[in-house]
Amino acid sequence: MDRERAKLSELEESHMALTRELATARTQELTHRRELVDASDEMEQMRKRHTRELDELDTQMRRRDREIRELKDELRVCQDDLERERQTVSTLKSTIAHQSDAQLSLTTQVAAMRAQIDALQGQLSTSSVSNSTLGLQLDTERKKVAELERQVLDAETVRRKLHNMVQELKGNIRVFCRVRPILPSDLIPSALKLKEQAMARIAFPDKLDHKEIVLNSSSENAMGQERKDEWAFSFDRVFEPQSTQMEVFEEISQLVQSCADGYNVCVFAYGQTGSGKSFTMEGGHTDATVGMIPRAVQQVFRVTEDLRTKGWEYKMEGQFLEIYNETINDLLGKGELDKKKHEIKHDTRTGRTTVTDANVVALHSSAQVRTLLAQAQSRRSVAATLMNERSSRSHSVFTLRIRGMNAQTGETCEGSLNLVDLAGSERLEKSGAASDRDRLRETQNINRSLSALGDVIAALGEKGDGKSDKHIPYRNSKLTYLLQNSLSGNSKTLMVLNLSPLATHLNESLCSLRFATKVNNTTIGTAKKQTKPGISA
Ligand SMILES: Nc1ncnc2c1ncn2[C@@H]1O[C@H](COP(=O)(O)OP(=O)(O)OP(=O)(O)O)[C@@H](O)[C@H]1O
Repeated sequence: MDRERAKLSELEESHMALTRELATARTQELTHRRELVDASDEMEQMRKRHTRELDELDTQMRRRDREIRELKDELRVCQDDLERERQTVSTLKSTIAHQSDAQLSLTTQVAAMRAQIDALQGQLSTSSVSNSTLGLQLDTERKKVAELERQVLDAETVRRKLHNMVQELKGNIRVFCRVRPILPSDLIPSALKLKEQAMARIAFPDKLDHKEIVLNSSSENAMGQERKDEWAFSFDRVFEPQSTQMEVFEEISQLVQSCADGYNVCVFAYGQTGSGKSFTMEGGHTDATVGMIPRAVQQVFRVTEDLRTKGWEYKMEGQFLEIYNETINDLLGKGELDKKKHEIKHDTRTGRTTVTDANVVALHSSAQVRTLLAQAQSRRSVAATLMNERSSRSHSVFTLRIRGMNAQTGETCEGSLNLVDLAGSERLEKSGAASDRDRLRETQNINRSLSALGDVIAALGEKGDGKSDKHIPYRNSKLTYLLQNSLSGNSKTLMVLNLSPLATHLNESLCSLRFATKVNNTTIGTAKKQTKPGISA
């Protein structure tokens, strides 16, 4: 039992020990638990802190990433810049290389130029020595130029004299004969004639100088025998029907030059009605058909323009008159024709002719003259009646006065160009005028003035042949009185005889040819001509 007791006390002791140990363990456990709780709190706090730190780190990381990206971008830009700069540098390097080459060559050039300057300075000093010599030469050359200019002016004066001499040798009165072509209106059905029958037999044998015209006719006499007639005439120039206005003007243009040189020139168109006088003088509206008046005016303007370079200045004025039934009308005027009284006045001192109350128009261009001519033409056609084609029954006188001054030589000159379209020259019976008093008066006036013109020219011819006291009957007609100053002295006269090609006009043509021959055999002044008279076979 004791052992039991001992064992129990032992057990109790061990139990007590165990209880104590348990209590200690429990205390330890509590401590440990407390420590555990503390530790888990601490851990929780640490975890939170770590989480916060992680967030911060994450934010920092993202910022760093952005910064890195930005830095990378910057780096790229910098790299691009760098690349560009590198290229610029290489370009600059090559430019520098070129520049240094250029500099090198410039330096070489500068050196060469310096050498040239040195050489030039040497030459300059030599030149300055010869400069004064050249100055002297220049003075001599200038004197030569002045002398040559004076010679040109002298040559112009000589040319004028020679031109005038040539014109005088050709004769101061010249006669041209022009046969117009046959027209469709000449072959009207009522005439029932073929062209060959309608045409007069006219031949032009002188194919070289074109100076002859021969008319032929054949008829039966009372005995039934055939009679052949031939009439030959010779003039300064004969124009065949196919001749152009230009060909006719070529012959006249010399006289236009004379007018600019200060001479009085008269060109008459003579012939029966319808023979082509107006066509010759005024012409048509095309360049090819334009007549002598517009061509002459154009040439006067051209010649005066050319002479401007030789120191001449010209003033030109024009007048256009009509003489109808011995009454003067102003074709450039405004009032009704045949109403105003115009008087002819001659200034013996200046040799100028004026017509009272007649318009004298300053001329500036050939276009202006064309307008004036058209104006005159329309005035005449207004005055014409059905019974009376006025332009055929009146003389028209276009006068262009030209005054020239040469400031360099002090010379002056004054000339006139009269272009006269004469009234139809047909005789009384042909015009059918005998039964009509007005027509009769017209025809008598025309015939009187035309024969007065013939008489004046013949008298001038006689005077030229030595009869210095010969009276010239200028006053016998208005036409000759008006043209007095342009027909005498050193004037030049051209008569263009217009002929119809028609057989029915043969007698009229013969009359015209005889009148023209009378004029052609006349000489004025010193000029002499050789002409053959018309031969009646
Ligand atoms: N060389 C020519 N070439 C072509 N046609 C011409 C020529 N000559 C004259 N004619 C024509 O003949 C006709 C008569 O001519 P123009 O009127 O010139 O004659 P004229 O003699 O002036 O007559 P008038 O005395 O009636 O005025 C006109 O139709 C004209 O165009």
